[in-house]
Amino acid sequence: MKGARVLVAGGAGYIGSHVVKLLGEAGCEILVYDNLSTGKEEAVLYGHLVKGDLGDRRTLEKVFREFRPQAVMHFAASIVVPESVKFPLRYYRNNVVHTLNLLEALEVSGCKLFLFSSSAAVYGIPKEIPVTEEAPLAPINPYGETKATVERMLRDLAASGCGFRYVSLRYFNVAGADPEGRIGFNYPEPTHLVIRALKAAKGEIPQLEIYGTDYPTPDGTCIRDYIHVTDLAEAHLVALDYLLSGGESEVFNCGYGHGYSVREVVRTVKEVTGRDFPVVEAPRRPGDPPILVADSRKIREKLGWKPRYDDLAFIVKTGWEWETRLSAS
Ligand SMILES: O=c1ccn([C@@H]2O[C@H](COP(=O)(O)OP(=O)(O)O[C@H]3O[C@H](CO)[C@H](O)[C@H](O)[C@H]3O)[C@@H](O)[C@H]2O)c(=O)[nH]1
Repeated sequence: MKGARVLVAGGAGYIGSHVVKLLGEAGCEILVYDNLSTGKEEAVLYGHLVKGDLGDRRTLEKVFREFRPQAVMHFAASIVVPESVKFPLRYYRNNVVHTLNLLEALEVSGCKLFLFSSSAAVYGIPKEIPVTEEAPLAPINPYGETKATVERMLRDLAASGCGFRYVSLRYFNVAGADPEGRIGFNYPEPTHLVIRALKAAKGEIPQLEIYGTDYPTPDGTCIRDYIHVTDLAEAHLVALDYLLSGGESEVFNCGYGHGYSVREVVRTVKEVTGRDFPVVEAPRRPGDPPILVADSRKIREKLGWKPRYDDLAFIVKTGWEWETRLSAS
């Protein structure tokens, strides 16, 4: 992998920047293409950053011509489920149309390898938990629909005989921050549970709402499979290695294989931070499936992925360290 030329769309964002860090440490040549709408320039620890939008096809094609990537990783997307319910067209434009632009630029350039950030949201409400990659694509919100649509585009492009190969990684609930403390998350208005709970612990928001306490789960709150962002980043490196060594197109779940309820996450955040904060029971949020837990045997067996931080308390601890650093800087 050393010396591989990788174009990273959305590499200044939360997950992209953690992948860029590992790619840089592995000796890859990196070009980050990011419009900095949510990403941060200072999060790009390696490579060269080009500020650009995936809607700007001219700049995109120029970047491909000049950098000549061997592989493209695509992290640039809108990711908030309730927002996608409210503004579906925005999600189709940003997540589908912009991915189409990126794939067309890739095609013109002759680059054949693509890593896609997909989501557990493509499964909707799975019939079986843990969910395997064989489960049907049946999203229940526009965000999941956009990810499923791109997966179908990728499947069709790979089947067209043009030599294109891809890996689609279906992320479960990504949380935590770089254990070395160099990068983390930085959302002006975070919506994700772990970050909001940390903000509540810090006193930056007055309380944490639990969205729905009447789900068919043991404590009535939704269950998710929380994965540390560095383990997820490592999954991208093994997937890149796989594609560079000639691997066929594949789809992999990225989660640990066990879930925690919203109440369990809240309890862990209180324990790890040593701070109490008000928690309020609120109505269900639109678009939330009750339980999402990965069957992650495929990525472990086929790509040899070995997660290192499968521990909710550690995930929360790294997030808390980052959060407290953010306010100190
Ligand atoms: O303040 C909050 C925030 C969230 N939740 C609940 O916590 C659970 C997790 O919600 P998040 O917003 O943290 O994450 P999501 O499960 O909605 O979605 C995330 O995980 C998905 C796959 O599981 C996708 O990858 C998606 O990009 C990513 O946003 C949900 O039941 C949600 O209702 C609360 O109760 N209070």
